[in-house]
Amino acid sequence: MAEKKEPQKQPRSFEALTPELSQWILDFTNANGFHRTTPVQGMAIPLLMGNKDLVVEAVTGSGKTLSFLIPIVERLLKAEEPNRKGYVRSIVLAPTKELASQICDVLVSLMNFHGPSAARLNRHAISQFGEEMEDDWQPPPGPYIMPQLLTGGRSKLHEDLSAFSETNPNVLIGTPKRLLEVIQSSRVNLKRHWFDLLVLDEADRLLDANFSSDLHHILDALPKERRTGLFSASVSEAVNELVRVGMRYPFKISAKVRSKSGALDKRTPESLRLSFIACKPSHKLPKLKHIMAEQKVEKTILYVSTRAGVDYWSHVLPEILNVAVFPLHGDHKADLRAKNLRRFRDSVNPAILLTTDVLARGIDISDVDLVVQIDVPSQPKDFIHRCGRTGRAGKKGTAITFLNEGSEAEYVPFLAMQNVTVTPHPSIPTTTEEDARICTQQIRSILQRRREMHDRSLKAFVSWAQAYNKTLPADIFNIRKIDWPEIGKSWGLLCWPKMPELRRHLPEAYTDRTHGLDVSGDVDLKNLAYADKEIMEALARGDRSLLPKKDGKGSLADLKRRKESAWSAQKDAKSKDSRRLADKQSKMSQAEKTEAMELDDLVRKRKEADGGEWEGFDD
Ligand SMILES: Nc1ncnc2c1ncn2[C@@H]1O[C@H](COP(=O)(O)OP(=O)(O)OP(=O)(O)O)[C@@H](O)[C@H]1O
Repeated sequence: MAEKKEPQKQPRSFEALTPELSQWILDFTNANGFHRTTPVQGMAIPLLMGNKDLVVEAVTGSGKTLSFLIPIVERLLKAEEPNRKGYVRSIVLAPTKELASQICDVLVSLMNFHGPSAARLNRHAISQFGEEMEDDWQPPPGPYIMPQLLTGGRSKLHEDLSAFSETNPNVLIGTPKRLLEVIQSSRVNLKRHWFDLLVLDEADRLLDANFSSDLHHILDALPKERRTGLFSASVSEAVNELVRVGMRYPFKISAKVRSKSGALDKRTPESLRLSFIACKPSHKLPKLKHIMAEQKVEKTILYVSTRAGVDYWSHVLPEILNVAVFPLHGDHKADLRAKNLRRFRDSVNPAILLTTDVLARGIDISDVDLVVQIDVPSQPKDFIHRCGRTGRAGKKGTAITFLNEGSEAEYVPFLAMQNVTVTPHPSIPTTTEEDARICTQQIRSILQRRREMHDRSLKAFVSWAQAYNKTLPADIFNIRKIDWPEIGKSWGLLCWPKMPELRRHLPEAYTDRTHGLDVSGDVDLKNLAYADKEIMEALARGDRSLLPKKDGKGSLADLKRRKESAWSAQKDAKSKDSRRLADKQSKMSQAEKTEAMELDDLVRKRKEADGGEWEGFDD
């Protein structure tokens, strides 16, 4: 009898991976049109499934997320008792809320192809929408994956802890701080033999000083016997830190791209064109406007250096560039961040996401066709991450970096030394001095409508100058070589702010607040009114206390916060209590704090069960 031939498997297909993937995963990849594995997936999935620790460096948009999610779920579903109550099997850490939430979304979409997990996830989703559920619902038998997303700001710690107890997650995905708070609870078990895999996405970012304390505590809480995977497009810089995460002999995968010389050294995908435009500062926006119109750009991510810059330009750019602008930065509340990101993703008209390095990494929006850097990132390695928000998964994309003509052009050879090739933009639009003057005038007319805008311009300008001076390589971005009047005009300033950098580098600005700005004589700053009536009334009484200060207390944001919270006597009393509590909590250890939160949660639940009238004990 002739031997029955196995159907030939396409090389580089998900079907051809060893060990073989479960059929439901293949259904997922097929349904998404992923006919071949990306190079990083082809290497990382088998290794991670085969018990290896991995350090993976692969260009942006090359499918790293599935390279760790597929092994996580395959390993877990085949484990002994994957759903023991309270036992966490895998953790994925990401540096930002947006990235953690995106990873969780990818995991949920993957698990929708796995019957027992999909049934539970759907039921959980329905219960969250508060819809009625049948009483006799029985979950389908068999092991399942239940993820929990843990990021600060979305929900309170006690809510996350309740959700942990209710949903019995076995995979946690989160940002370090909130994740640490949750795993310190006695409800969470991270025991040896049960805990399986830790993944640090954007590992080099997680290993830098900002996260060091939380990461250290998380690693301490995890058993040493586990698998660990580090993933990033720039992880090689963090190799010295590996011992810190308990990896001694990890496999290193580097999925780079061949450059023109034939060497495998390119750190950006082939589909991504990196270009720069060095021009006078006041010509940047007119040039950008031309490019966006000419190339019929639909979705742009635009990076500036500071949060105050995002606040300022988000009011100016819609009128200058005629597109919707969605601002997002680290001072925004979690729900506003999520809302603006969603509005940008869903936008069917041309739109700009205006942001800082908080969104430099990991975010995957497939139809972003342009990335623009008006200011360069403070961390050189974030350059490739920012650019990599476009040109993903083989789609074409362009990233343009604007530099001020002069010494800043040295940034290009500086990047080349790190194997990042940036070439002059192929079709730089010609813009005249008149175009630049009209643009400045347009910005100024926006500032003259409300004094708040003028205040914002000064605050943002000061923060920009400080970031320029303190966070960029000084031999390239040299504050002494700045053409201040040109920069001032490019910002549409109506006058100079008072700041030490100007005192040193443009002393005339201290005696003449409009020196070199060419502000027309009919600008009357003294009588420029605030749109906020309360401020105007206070000023009329001679009370200047409501005037926004440059930073912190009294700043525009602070002013808004204060106005939102009208202090009644009752609130005042409550706030005293909460201050006392906060004081007390600040003296507690993290574990004590978590226990206290759990107790609060218990008390709250009892109160709810008793119709909110329950008198418990005071803490
Ligand atoms: N095998 C595949 N074939 C085609 N597209 C894929 C494949 N795997 C993943 N993708 C798609 O590629 C895009 C980028 O994937 P992902 O976000 O995982 O990239 P990344 O390497 O993590 O990028 P970054 O370094 O920017 O975080 C996603 O939209 C994903 O759906």
